[in-house]
Formats: sequence, C-alpha cells, structure tokens
Amino acid sequence: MKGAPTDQKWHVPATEDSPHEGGFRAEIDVTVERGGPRYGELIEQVRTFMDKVRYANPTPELVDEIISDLQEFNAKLDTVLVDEWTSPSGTRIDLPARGNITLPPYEVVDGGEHGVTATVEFRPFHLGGNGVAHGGHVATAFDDLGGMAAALNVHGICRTAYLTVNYRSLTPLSTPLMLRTWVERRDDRKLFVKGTLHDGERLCADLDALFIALRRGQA
Ligand SMILES: CCCCCCCCCC(=O)SCCNC(=O)CCNC(=O)[C@H](O)C(C)(C)COP(=O)(O)OP(=O)(O)OC[C@H]1O[C@@H](n2cnc3c(N)ncnc32)[C@H](O)[C@@H]1OP(=O)(O)O
Repeated sequence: MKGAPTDQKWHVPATEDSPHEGGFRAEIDVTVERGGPRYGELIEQVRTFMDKVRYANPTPELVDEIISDLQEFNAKLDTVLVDEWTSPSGTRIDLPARGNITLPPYEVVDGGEHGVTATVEFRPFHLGGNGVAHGGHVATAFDDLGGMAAALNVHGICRTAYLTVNYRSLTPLSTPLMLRTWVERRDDRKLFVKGTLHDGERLCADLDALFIALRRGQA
C-alpha cells in the first residue's frame, strides 16, 4: 500500500486520561518537557536520516542492514505510542516546527495577532528537482504558518479552506529563508491570510489562503 498508513495505532483514541475531550481540541496542550531534553536531537537525527536516504545509493546488503536496524527502532517506539495530543511531536513549542518531523523546520521569530515571522530552512530531503525545494513542501510551510497566524488572530484553532501558492522564483534548500504570514482581513469566522517567502530580498513564493475558525467541538 502506498500513500496512507494502515496501522491504526497511529490513531489512538482519546481516553479519560487524555488532556481534553470532544472534537478538535480547543487548546493544544503545549509542552517543553515531553520526550526529555534530547528530544530535539532525536528529531534532528530523523531529519538527517531522511536527507541521507534521499541522496544515498546503498548496496542491497546495506539496505538489508538498515531495514533490520529500523525494525528494531520501530519496535522500541511501538512500546511508547500515545495519542496525538500527548505526543511531543507537534507540541514541543521549544523546538523547530514544534518538534513536528513532518514539517519543514522553522523557527518563529515573532508571532501575535498581527501575524507571524519565521525563519525556515528546507532540508536536502525536501528536494523537488534540480537542487531546489519541492513546491508541496513550500505549501506545507505556508499552511502551518498561515494557520498559526489565523489561530493567533482569533485565539482558536482554524482549518484551511483554500490555499493558493504562487511560485515566483526557485526556493533553495539548506538556506535560511524568511517566511511571513498575516491576516489581511477577517469576516466573522473567515480569515483571509496572506504570506511571503523570501531568500534575502528575492521573493520565492507568496500565499493567498482562507482559514475558517472552528466552532466549539468542531472536528
Ligand atoms: C498554534 C498552532 C498552529 C497550527 C496551525 C496548523 C494549520 C494547519 C491547517 C490545516 O492544514 S487544516 C487541514 C486542511 N483543511 C481541511 O481539512 C478542511 C476541510 N474542510 C472543512 O473542514 C470545512 O469545509 C471547513 C472547516 C473549512 C468549513 O466548514 P464549516 O462548516 O466550518 O463552515 P462553512 O462551510 O459554513 O463555511 C463558513 C464560511 O466560509 C466559506 N467557505 C468555506 N470554505 C470555503 C472555500 N473553500 N472557499 C471559499 N469560501 C469558503 C463559506 O462559504 C462560509 O461563508 P459565509 O459565512 O460567508 O456563508
């Protein structure tokens, strides 16, 4: 199977012990402690691993060896799986991209009702082709940081209704870039969000998106 996980252990249902119940959690239970002081190093090693996999041409013997090692790692992690609300990945606000391994690592420089400014660095594994970033990864960065601008504006969770990215010039890998997002206009639950991605003075891409503030308990 390609494209979606079949292992339902990734969707552990909330229990009475989970920090919140209901639909989308109204408050993300952020943390700087879960996973311990070296959790960021773990995430960084995983990203580095993906960089290496993207560019390596391993022998079949090395592939066998690495599969075996990964099976051991996965078996270890199987013993500590929790629901999404209590996983450090995505809630460790002290780490780049909240420790979320699926996001391009960014660091928020400034954030509030007025918008978000972040540095973002696309990794070697974010390769699209010919040495530059894949457009989907650029859109992912805009989605998360556009959603953050919307959330900070309304003090609540928002979901993306549409997201248009204009790719104005090539986006380099392994280069600190500046990403900005802000709510240009609010109409009740509708947040019209704009954004830009710059490499120095050069505009790489810009964003035009609509986020909808969720009602209480809405999924
Ligand atoms: C601090 C942590 C920060 C973390 C940030 C993470 C950000 C990540 C954000 C995401 O990636 S969310 C995942 C991707 N998005 C989705 O899966 C959303 C799927 N769609 C839905 O769930 C619903 O369609 C949605 C919540 C977006 C809207 O449904 P609702 O029932 O809440 O609202 P409704 O359909 O009544 O629409 C509300 C208004 O928005 C308008 N609208 C909705 N979708 C639209 C659309 N696509 N284009 C234009 N207008 C749209 C709609 O016409 C209406 O306008 P009016 O109030 O003027 O009548």
